[in-house]
Amino acid sequence: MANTIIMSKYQGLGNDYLILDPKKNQVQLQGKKIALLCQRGFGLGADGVLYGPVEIDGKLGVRIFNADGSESAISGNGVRIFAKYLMDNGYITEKKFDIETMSGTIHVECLNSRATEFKVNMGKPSFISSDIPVSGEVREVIKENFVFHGKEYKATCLTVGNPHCIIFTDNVSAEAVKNLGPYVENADEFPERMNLQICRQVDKGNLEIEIWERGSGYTKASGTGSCAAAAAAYKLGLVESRINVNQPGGMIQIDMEEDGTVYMTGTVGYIADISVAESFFS
Ligand SMILES: N[C@H](CCC[C@H](N)C(=O)O)C(=O)O
Repeated sequence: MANTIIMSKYQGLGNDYLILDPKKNQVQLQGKKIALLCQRGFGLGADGVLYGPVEIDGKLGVRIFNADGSESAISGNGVRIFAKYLMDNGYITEKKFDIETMSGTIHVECLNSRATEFKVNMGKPSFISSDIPVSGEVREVIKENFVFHGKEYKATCLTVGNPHCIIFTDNVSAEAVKNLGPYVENADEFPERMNLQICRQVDKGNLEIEIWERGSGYTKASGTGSCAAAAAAYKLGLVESRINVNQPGGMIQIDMEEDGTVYMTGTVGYIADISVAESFFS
């Protein structure tokens, strides 16, 4: 068979990523080829691509790409998946280690012997408009009025290394987020586009979300989306410091620390190694 490229496929609560490891394959990734790889019909089907291990600031890191080929500085499911990939492939033998991302250093801890559950320090969120970014004067974007697709919404926006818009509503459904998502993702107020979570508070320890991802659209789970929804609910005094974020693909546990640090705990799974046609990389 002609020279083929081996990629791995993993998922975090059904948010699935392909991994291209430059140490195993001498190929370069290009945006439009990433989009093709992520298509179900013409490609392999995935919510994104992880490219690594690569050096970031001289240390072991990963570059994260969405299904449309755009790059994201961080992905919560993506860093848990990559942590498992590193352990599965012998790059890492410790249980606690760091992964560099374009959003900074992520501290990861493997919680079980099969390396299928990880606790991740996702850093401190910021609600400041200029950090997220959201256009307009510098302010915290808390329950602010926005008009999306001609309708008024109250939204709380924040960054957890990538931008998130949280809309609290009782109508949390896949249909609702698919109808609203593209308008929020591409709204003029969001110069770097936006991830959307619509969110219902179930009780002081549980949220329910549906997700529309910047660059990937509807997904079954989002690690950064879970962090963002929990941090917004906590900021608004709706929940206690340990929050189970329930979403179509499963549950991600968030712990809010006194100093503002957000910890995310969730599972990941290995799906397959795949022999991929070289044409995807030429
Ligand atoms: N689409 C997101 C990145 C991946 C988010 C999600 N898959 C996660 O697990 O955090 C963005 O462009 O900011």
